[in-house]
Amino acid sequence: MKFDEAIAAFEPALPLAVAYSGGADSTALLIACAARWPGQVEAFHVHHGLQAAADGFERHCADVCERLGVTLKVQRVDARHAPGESPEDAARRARYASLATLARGDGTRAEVRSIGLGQHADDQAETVLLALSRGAGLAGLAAMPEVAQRDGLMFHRPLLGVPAADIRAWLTARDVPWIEDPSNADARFTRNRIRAELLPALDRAFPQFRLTFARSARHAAQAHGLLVELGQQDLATIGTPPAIDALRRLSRARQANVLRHWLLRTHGCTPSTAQLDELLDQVEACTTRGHRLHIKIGTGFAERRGAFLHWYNPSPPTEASR
Ligand SMILES: Nc1ncnc2c1ncn2[C@@H]1O[C@H](COP(=O)(O)OP(=O)(O)OP(=O)(O)O)[C@@H](O)[C@H]1O
Repeated sequence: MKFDEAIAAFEPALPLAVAYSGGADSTALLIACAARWPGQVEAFHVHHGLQAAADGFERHCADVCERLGVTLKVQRVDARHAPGESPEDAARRARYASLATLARGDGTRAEVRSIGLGQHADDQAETVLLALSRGAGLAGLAAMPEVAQRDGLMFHRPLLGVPAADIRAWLTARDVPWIEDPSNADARFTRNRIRAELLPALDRAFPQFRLTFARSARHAAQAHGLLVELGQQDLATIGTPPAIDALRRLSRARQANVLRHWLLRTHGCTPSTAQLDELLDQVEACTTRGHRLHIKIGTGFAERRGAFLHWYNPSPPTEASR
């Protein structure tokens, strides 16, 4: 899809804010949206205390917004990562929370109803490859949705079908500068190695890979939606906390699905594949009244209490330790 077609097809609820990092993609999105809906678009910039260069990024964004006649709102975040969380995940979590805060407004302006993010077709293909490299299940292979509701806001990725090179070409034809984030070249990050080494090879071997990977991601998203529905139905049948007898009547694959669903939705816990396998083995072996079950799952433990399976975290993280 071409950049102009993607913008023409974008129909967000207004007012809109573009999540503006200063990078090429969000710069192009901001310029195009501000031109399409004059006076109804603002820019939100999240200042990550993580990089020494962050002050410079903020100044750059302020200069460009002044030139474009767009209001810029900035929020500073201190995105320290929790134990077991990657710095990038922590930064992303803090970024979404801070975009939602900015969107709630200061009471003097209309609240923003939608947020536009700059991810494109190359980002989507990288996300699929990243998920594969980690052995992810359907939730990960589903990659990024085009539209998602979060914190009462609609988050849109209108450029998800546009190749990165087309966005650069569109932007280069205009006289607006952008920032090249130096961390994007850091080969310690798997995503950067995927971008630098795999995408050029894929371009040569399968020139259509952006389109086909995106299609696979949509299939995965649809299938994942079905697994979530099945998990909800099965959890309603076996109850919360799960009754072990009722759980054992399901097939092993459905047991795995409903346990994953229960742990995530009720406890915010994601078990590893090995932990879940072990739990399923234990549930299968749980045929006598006295069978003890107590194993580590995610940040806590699953254990048998009478007829039921429980999960508990002996020391839940406090806000201060996050
Ligand atoms: N500091 C930030 N402030 C506001 N929005 C951001 C920030 N960082 C990223 N975003 C939003 O999230 C999207 C994806 O982030 P990512 O880190 O992949 O992009 P980037 O390389 O920093 O910037 P761009 O995508 O604009 O080239 C960006 O396109 C932008 O919409």
